[in-house]
Amino acid sequence: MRASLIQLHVDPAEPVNSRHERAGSLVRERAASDLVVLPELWPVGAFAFETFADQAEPFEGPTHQAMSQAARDAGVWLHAGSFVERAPDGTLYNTSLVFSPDGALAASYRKIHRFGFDKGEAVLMGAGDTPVTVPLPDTTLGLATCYDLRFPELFRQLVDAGAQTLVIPAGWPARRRAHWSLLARARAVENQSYVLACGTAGTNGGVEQAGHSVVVDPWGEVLAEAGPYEEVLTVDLDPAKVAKTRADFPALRDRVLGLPTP
Ligand SMILES: O=C(O)CCC(=O)C(=O)O
Repeated sequence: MRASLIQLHVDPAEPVNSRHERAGSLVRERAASDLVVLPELWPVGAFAFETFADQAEPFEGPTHQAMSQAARDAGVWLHAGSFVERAPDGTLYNTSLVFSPDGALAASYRKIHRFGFDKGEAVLMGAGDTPVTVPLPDTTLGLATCYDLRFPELFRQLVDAGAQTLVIPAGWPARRRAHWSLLARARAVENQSYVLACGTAGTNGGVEQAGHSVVVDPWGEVLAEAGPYEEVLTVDLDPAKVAKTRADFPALRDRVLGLPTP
């Protein structure tokens, strides 16, 4: 199974429709891949908080339409990263979309852990409340977004629901790049799963982005890692490696659940 991560350069000066066209072209260029992944909030900029309300889209808005078309044109499974969704009740969400190769929506996921403590996304957006897995022909995806990476219990729930490949679009800041790289590997090792962690390049909202998108295998080996600039990583994954790792080193089987509180 061939996966491509598109580490897009997100520049607030670039009009959103140009970003849609550019991202769509990059997806179309990856027609030889089975799965293509885009980062978090690339149509807006993960830290461009002041634009969230203006740039919010209905669920089936321009990002949904452009990415459905791109998935269909390329004939790939497309994790289209996330956009700012305005729900019918007016609440904003950080919403990811996954399309099948015929352009149909396969799944959507509203980011559960909002970043910013008492600022930014944490106050501007509503929280999702539903973990999401997506069965593909060769693997099952578990969806998470950026700050979610810090919460291992979410990933355990995804694994319990059958996830084998954890897909994490992000707009992770350069200042905490070491955490990004460490946590991506940790989630792969502890969950014996592939991790596809796709960030952005550039600076938005005054926050320099880490880039350094990474693909990690179920044994924790880094298969590919991007630099800080726009870049596409393409990696061949062996879906059977997840079951093999879990069988050869069955740590997940040894979990002890329901211990009493100390
Ligand atoms: O956890 C972090 O350090 C970064 C998280 C973040 O930037 C986000 O979720 O948008």
